[in-house]
Amino acid sequence: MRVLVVTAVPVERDAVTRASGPGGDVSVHTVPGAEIHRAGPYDVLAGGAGPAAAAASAAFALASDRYDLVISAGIGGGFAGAAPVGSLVVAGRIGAADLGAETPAGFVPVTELGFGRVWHFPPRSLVKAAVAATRAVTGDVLTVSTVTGSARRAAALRTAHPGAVAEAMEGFGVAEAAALAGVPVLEIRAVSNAVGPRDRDAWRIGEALAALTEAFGKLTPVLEGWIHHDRNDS
Ligand SMILES: O=C(O)c1cccc(C(=O)CC[C@H]2O[C@@H](n3cnc4c(=O)[nH]cnc43)[C@H](O)[C@@H]2O)c1
Repeated sequence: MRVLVVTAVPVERDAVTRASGPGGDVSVHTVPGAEIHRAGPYDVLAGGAGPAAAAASAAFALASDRYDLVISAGIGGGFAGAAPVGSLVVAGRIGAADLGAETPAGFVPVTELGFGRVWHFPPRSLVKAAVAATRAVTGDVLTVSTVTGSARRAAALRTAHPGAVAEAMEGFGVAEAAALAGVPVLEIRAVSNAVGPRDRDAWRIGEALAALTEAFGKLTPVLEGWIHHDRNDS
């Protein structure tokens, strides 16, 4: 099995490759547009922050090799009451939070304007297996271009997307590239901060990165099983 994991930054990439264990070999391969760190079944790429960088780097990597699955992974913000700091989230749906138009009647997603898409759907059987293995929270994970920094914006996002449990900045971009390549997608976020008023001192990035490493360690056999036995059940 080969799994492409796309993170935003190198510390997230290294948190994933560490899942192979302290003695686990990591080899570095350069392909056009991407530096890939290979550890066990994972080809991990720090593709940059935001949906555009994530989509571009994922597309380059997907064009360079054959993959069974693509995962957007990293830290993220959790919505109050749904995903506390320190928890892990597996996306049931991956959504573009603000891809649409502002109208006198409020925000209208591009799909209601007659084009594009705003949701990607990871395979349900894979989400179920990943949640069971990691004891993660599941729900909608929103992709935003601006980290939410106020209670008002957090409430507006929750109103527009009642199923949202977390936000991050890359999932939708990775999912667009995966869809074009015809490869299933998953998004996994370790919650480093609450979505809401900006309080940088309260971010728990180290703990979230440790949770990401632990999660990938638990996921390896689950992904193997899904790819080899269950992928046609979703
Ligand atoms: O404000 C800062 O000082 C600061 C320092 C380090 C990183 C940041 C980020 O904004 C990182 C964004 C990065 O991490 C993901 N992420 C984490 N929490 C959130 C969030 O609440 N909302 C959106 N994205 C988040 C995201 O995927 C980026 O890759 C800030």
